[in-house]
Amino acid sequence: MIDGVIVTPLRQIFDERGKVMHMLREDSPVFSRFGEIYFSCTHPGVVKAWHLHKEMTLNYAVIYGEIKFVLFDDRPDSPTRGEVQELFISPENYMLVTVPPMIWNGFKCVGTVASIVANCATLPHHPDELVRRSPSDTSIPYQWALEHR
Ligand SMILES: Cc1cn([C@H]2C[C@H](O)[C@@H](COP(=O)(O)OP(=O)(O)O[C@H]3O[C@H](C)C(=O)[C@H](O)[C@H]3O)O2)c(=O)[nH]c1=O
Repeated sequence: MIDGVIVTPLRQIFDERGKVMHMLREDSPVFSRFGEIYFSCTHPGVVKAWHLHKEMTLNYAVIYGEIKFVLFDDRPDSPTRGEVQELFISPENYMLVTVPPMIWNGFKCVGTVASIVANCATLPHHPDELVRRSPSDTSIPYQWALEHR
């Protein structure tokens, strides 16, 4: 587990009408502040990577479909520098993933349906706060392609 990344199992409350999916409350230990909530919708097989937020903490929950969420720690002073972490997140494995700033991250929509990632971020989106690299950037030791074995 990359230092500072927090995984919080989330509750879903089912009844005969449907369900309620928890995400984030102000009394949660991982809540710091509210900036913006947005929903990133992704077609099956698409990779959205790499992103690094310089100041924003992410709070991800996948409310529909499934993603493979990948994190890479390149922070010079981190005890987990060089580590890659993979998480499979979906309503079937429902969790909140809190990612502090300065960690490379990205995700792939896996499975056969689109995915919806909700991000309850600590800051409003600002293009200058985000650094982008190509999914095939070789400075990050990770291959997105499906490996058949
Ligand atoms: C998030 C956002 C984006 N945009 C614009 C910027 C681009 O022209 C377009 C697509 O944005 P982006 O390429 O950043 O979308 P994703 O790759 O889905 O990534 C976004 O959703 C994932 C989950 C992240 O965590 C990213 O931080 C967030 O940027 O929407 C806005 O105008 N306002 C916004 O709040």
